[in-house]
Amino acid sequence: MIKLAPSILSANFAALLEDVLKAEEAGAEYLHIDVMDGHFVPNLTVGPLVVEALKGRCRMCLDVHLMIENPDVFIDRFIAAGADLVTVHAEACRHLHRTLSTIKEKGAKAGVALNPATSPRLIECILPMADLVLLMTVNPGFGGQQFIPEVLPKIRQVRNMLDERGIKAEIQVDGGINASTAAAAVEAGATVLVAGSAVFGSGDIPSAIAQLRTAAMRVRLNDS
Ligand SMILES: O=C(CO)[C@@H](O)[C@H](O)COP(=O)(O)O
Ligand SMILES: [Co+2]
Repeated sequence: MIKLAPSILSANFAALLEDVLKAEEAGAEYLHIDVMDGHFVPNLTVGPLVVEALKGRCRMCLDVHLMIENPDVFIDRFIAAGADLVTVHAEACRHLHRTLSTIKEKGAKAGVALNPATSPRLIECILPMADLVLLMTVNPGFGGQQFIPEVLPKIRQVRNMLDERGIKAEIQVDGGINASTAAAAVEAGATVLVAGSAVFGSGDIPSAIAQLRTAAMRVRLNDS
């Protein structure tokens, strides 16, 4: 089953809960919250206060994507605020094993993210402890960018690495995902689709979610 993770980066922040509940009613399983610090990526977004404001208001998995330097400093605060899943960038962690262990010890699921130019070899040793591998399909920092097709072989590579080791981690793809690009990502092995502009920027959240679901399911049906 493919899971959908609308990113609030493209939501209407003046009516955030309304947008979020529309996505939930339309069947989204995760709510993707992009945290940017102006250092790891050239943009600034939200912090734990927004996670806290949404906790208990929706049933979706609160999926926090940390695009920040030194994520260790903030992990506690995001989990205390209600994050169910915390994803850190391998590029931002000096001691990735320690960081993922901390996330799990504090009671959240642990995700590890890779930029388009980063090799999956960097995370080979810690794959058994990852609940999710996030493969960026744009360079992180902004919504509304174009999907980078060169990442597709990397999705396949991570799919094989997980399958060969019998690891059940999800593969999340993030950036430029819409009803046209979703199929290729799912075909390559992605199981969780992040979509910001294609959902919250669409003007019709339920129909955008339905279109993504149809695109993803078509691949799965063709497979079986
Ligand atoms: O992490 C990021 C961007 O750095 C994403 O989660 C974006 O929010 C996805 O936006 P779209 O590409 O779907 O518009
Ligand atoms: Co993201």
